[in-house]
Amino acid sequence: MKTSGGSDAMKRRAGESAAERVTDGDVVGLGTGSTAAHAIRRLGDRVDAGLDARGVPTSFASRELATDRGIPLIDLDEAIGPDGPGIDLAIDGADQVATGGEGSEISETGGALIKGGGAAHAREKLVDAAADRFLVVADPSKESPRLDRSVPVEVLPAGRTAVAAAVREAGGEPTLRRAERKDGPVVTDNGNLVLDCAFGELADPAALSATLSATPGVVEHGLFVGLADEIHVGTDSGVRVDEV
Ligand SMILES: O=C[C@H](O)[C@H](O)[C@H](O)COP(=O)(O)O
Repeated sequence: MKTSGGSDAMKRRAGESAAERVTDGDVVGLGTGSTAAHAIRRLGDRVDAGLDARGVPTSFASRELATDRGIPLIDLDEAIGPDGPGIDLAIDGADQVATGGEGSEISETGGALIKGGGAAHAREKLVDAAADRFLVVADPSKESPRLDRSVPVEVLPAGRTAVAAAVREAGGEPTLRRAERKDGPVVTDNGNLVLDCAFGELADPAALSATLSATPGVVEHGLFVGLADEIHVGTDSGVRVDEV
């Protein structure tokens, strides 16, 4: 699984801390990225030791890792269908976590997140939003008083130009994400393209989220507002857990 910046030891502490929250019988949303991968590995160890848990993957990569680690899987449709067990908790990483600045500011922003550095945010949002509890796993390099990273926007290939125009209209600068190891764009697990949209510091993530969601051609964007319940931040010496 692809690794982004930040200390791997801190990511591991965060991921393992969240994986310890899983209890017998749980259905667990399995996030994507290098931090969530630590949670999946730890969950795999716990399943190997006898824990009864099933995973709902959020990407090709998380499915592959979970399968490799022996975690039984269940489809999202089956999990949340009329006779399904639901999703007890989801564990997922983030590219940026808004702390809101001084004071106890996580509540000010609702722990708003930017996700999608691995282009998995559409399925991640489906699973994270469907879970009874959403646990974010991160290292301190992800924390910021305000969100200011580019917002990944998954678009239908035919909607690329129209969405780019709408993003400019909303004050952003879109850039088509290009693949590192192939000529051409990144294609998501859903067969779509990604525009990384720079808006500068986000004064109102919820308003921008609503604007992007209402834009024809947008499949999903990487702003996760009001979804996180707990944030597990791996540090040099341990883990800090913030309730949102
Ligand atoms: O699309 C990818 C996901 O949103 C990841 O959860 C996010 O990019 C964080 O990944 P990492 O833990 O590798 O920094």
